[in-house]
Amino acid sequence: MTKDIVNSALSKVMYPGFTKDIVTFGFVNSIEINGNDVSFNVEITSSAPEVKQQIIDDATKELKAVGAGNVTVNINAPKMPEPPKPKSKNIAPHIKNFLMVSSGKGGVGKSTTSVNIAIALVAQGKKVGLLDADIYGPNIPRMLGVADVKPEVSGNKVLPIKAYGLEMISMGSLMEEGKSLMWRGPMIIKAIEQFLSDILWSDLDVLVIDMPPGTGDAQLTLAQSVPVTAGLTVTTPQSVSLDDSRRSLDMFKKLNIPIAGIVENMSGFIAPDTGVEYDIFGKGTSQPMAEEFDTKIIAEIPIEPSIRTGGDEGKPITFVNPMSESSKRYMAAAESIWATIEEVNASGGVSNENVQPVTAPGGKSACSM
Ligand SMILES: Nc1ncnc2c1ncn2[C@@H]1O[C@H](COP(=O)(O)OP(=O)(O)OP(=O)(O)O)[C@@H](O)[C@H]1O
Repeated sequence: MTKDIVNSALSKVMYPGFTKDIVTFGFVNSIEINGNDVSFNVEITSSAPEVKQQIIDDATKELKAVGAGNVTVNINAPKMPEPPKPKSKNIAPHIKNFLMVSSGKGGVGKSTTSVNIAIALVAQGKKVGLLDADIYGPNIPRMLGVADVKPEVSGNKVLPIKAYGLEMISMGSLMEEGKSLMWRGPMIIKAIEQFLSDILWSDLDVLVIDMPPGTGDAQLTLAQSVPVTAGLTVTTPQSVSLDDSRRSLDMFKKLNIPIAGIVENMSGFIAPDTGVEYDIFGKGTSQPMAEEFDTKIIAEIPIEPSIRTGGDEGKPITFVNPMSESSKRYMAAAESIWATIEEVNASGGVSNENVQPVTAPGGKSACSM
């Protein structure tokens, strides 16, 4: 075996896709011969693995045909370019923190909780916004007593409605009364984005977001649009509700949202005349679930007639009766949520880069979760 024989054999190896061979291209160097064994380098410009493999196969075949023993082909190819990494996204950067209030199913008191936690945060000196993103059942305007108020428009932006010291916007305030919309995926995505970018929110300390029940497009869109600082799950003590709440907590985990805790609503009943607390649906049944998700129950809110009437009449209990037992529990929950938010920020804040949509090979868009 000589270098001439090797060169002549390799002259028959065409560079894949071309009519010129790898020797003529000047790609072959460092030929070493040991008896009949041959090794050499091939410098190529393509990073495609199939080009590399074809050169190895063809070169080995041609060298074996002229009597070579072991053939070692070292291909030096440029590295495949890394697909661009998605970046963390925030379409409302002037809002400092986002609290996602979520529940596995409807009717557990998610909107009631959002309203009272938001007001409790105002009472604690925070600048608070309340976004009613529950597009299917927007009832926050009624709970805040502003069901008849239409928001002002400034240029192509909408000013939030002011109530009880907070800023609020709801699909209910934007649509004609009594009208409903049939929501499809792309409409939900657009609505959530517009709630964040087309509403003139002030530089809020926190935007409390009352989500539609369940885990769907609205939740994913919100998590992709802004870095959600913390998630709060509202549940009732019955086990059917707990099963759904587990999904809600699991969603926070999947979306990389730090969990601020669980509000167990309709947890016991406080008799208005005696103040005695009765257990009705079971109290504290969400404790094992809290442990499972490494979080805690931050409030057990009893069934209290004034919570419902407060909601119906637009007079939230935390505002009109701040000394009631339920109001105190909402206040304690708000403090606990704020402590979580501060903790999250102290440890570097939240990035939503891992939940951004990525373009998978073949051009199909997929979530990177
Ligand atoms: N702790 C409570 N005591 C008494 N009534 C309550 C309590 N929590 C909620 N309610 C009442 O229960 C009803 C449902 O509450 P709410 O609208 O907050 O639930 P939701 O989970 O947001 O429902 P949806 O997802 O369907 O909008 C309301 O009439 C509300 O006033």
